Amino acid sequence: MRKPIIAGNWKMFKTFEEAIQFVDAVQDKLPSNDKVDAVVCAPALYLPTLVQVASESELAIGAQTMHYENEGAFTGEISPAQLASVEVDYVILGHSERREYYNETDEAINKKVAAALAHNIVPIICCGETLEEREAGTTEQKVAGQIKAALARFEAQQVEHMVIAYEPIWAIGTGKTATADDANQVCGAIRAVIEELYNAETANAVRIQYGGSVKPDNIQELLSKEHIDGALVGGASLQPESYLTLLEAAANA
Ligand SMILES: O=C[C@H](O)COP(=O)(O)O
Repeated sequence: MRKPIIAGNWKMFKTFEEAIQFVDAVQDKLPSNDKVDAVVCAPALYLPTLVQVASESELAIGAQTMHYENEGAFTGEISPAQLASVEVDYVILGHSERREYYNETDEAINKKVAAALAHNIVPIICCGETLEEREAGTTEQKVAGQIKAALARFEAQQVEHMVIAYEPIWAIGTGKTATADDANQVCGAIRAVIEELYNAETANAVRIQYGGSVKPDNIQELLSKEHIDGALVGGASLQPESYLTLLEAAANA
């Protein structure tokens, strides 16, 4: 039985004050982390403060991206060593918005996964197809390629602790969700790729989230599916009430 994981991705939303208010509002109301892992991936600027504010609770704090080098002349970037130095637990890698607007390649994502692991930061590795790819029937081929590239050169024991997020690009922020069955089918295909690359034990251990217009009213159905172990949530993670509702649904799934 895999423990569900709900990760909020705040993207470029919230002022500093709003971010602290959010953590204050949710941290005493979280379901036990025996039942669900609760994560918020906040703007980098707020990470050290949020780690401190949440330090007495079971809320884990994550980053939304990072560089793969530990240091260097990379103006504006944040390194894995820097994230580790402020005790960040998770990092989202390969989000479709990073791939599209910042030219993040499969090769760079693979290096970033290695860098995250080297610093004991759990990578949340994103994959997903465009609407054109879905309509052309190449969804599974696309995500298989992304996952194989991201996981190249890792051992089974390392892969077991990673989190994969399947996010169909056409469902992000659009209000269109993949049906729970379609999402489950792709998450199952990702698990099959991991079994092919490693073994059944590793494939069964990896947690696979669905992302794309996840809301309090569709989370239960998504989580009832065999291969969906949680959600990577944008819009519905911005308000404490809806974030807590998602966590409760996962804790009771
Ligand atoms: O990382 C989160 C996803 O991009 C989903 O965003 P959304 O829940 O607003 O559709």
